[in-house]
Amino acid sequence: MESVMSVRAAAPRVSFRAAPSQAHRHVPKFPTSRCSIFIPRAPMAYRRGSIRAQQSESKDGSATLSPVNESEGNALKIKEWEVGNFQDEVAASQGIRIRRRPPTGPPLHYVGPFEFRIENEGNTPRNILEEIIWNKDKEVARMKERRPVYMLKKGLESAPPARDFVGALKASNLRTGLPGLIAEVKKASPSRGVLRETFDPVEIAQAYEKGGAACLSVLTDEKYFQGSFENLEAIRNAGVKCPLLCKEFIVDAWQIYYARIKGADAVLLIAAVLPDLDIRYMTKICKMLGLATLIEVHNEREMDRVLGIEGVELIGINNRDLETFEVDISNTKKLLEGKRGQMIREKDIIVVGESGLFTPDDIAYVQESGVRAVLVGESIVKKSDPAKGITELFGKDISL
Ligand SMILES: O=P(O)(O)OC[C@@H](O)[C@@H](O)c1c[nH]c2ccccc12
Repeated sequence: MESVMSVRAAAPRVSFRAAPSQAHRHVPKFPTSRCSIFIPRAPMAYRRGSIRAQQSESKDGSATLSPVNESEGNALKIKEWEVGNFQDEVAASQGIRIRRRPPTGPPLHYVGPFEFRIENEGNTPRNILEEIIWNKDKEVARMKERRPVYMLKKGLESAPPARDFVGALKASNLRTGLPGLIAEVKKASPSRGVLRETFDPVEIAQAYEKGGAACLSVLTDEKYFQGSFENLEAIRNAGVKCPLLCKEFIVDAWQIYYARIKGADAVLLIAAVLPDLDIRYMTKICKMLGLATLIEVHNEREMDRVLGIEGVELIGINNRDLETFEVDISNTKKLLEGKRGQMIREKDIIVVGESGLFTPDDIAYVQESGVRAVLVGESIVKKSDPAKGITELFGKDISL
């Protein structure tokens, strides 16, 4: 009940009146009476992924995945949806500030004989992460139209086999006594601009491998990071042996299938964007496809949410706040202190320290905090020889 009330309170304010004829449509100049409208929208996982995927899964008999109904908690979420809760409301109840798409359409709507004028803060993203997500949502909708999931599933058969991402990190950590390195193939970012002018993704990937990286991360977002799925595919096809993380803003299970057929061995799921149910569902899809999931958190709340999810193997602590771009490597330490660190050790979860690592001291600092892996882009991709960049970053040659 409470959730329904809050949804109504959060609904945009609209005014309505009889619409003028088509030829005379205009914005009313006089104040009009107002009422709240309530447009139920299903959570993303149901609307665009879970339920449909679940149905098609059973239709073609290729899998028996039924993630949505598996627990009471999930049933409750479905109930919330049935009584008209919004995706964003479910997310907000988990502390997620990112809205999956603009809350309203254009300010004027014509529905039958009525003209609706929506009065709220409108469709401006609140921060860069929200902007990226809104763009991604539209981009994925377009890509999905061209290649629906059943087509991607056919492509799975000819995809290169998935390799053991987590195993490679553990092995490297054991071999060197230092955190396993996920080296990032990153041309640019919204916060730092272009990092490397002449950018040959395959050459960089090969240099990283030579320099002792355990795994690679390949940015595939084009608009904000100048990455691409072609880069991922090219690196995989060039015979690089390091397992590959597809570094993408995943908002739809479709992207996971796409990453897999392009040669990914792991994908990133961002807890600041995805509610628990999406993370659970997407993790299951990944397991089914043989992919590892790196679940990224930035604060205590996100860490606690992720620690409450069964079967999590790999958690990334981002030292960069994706909403403000602030970088602080003490974030890794903060999130690994006390009970959280203890739980992580008990569950044998590998933690990856992400972003803002430049020196051997930085590596030592996050290692002492409890990470067994690090994800590094800027400091090594900027070097003319990225292999040497790795040696400088660790203060020793980790390829030996
Ligand atoms: O270049 P840096 O500061 O070493 O950071 C690498 C990586 O952690 C960063 O690119 C990253 C972490 N999480 C992300 C999510 C989306 C895009 C990028 C990222």
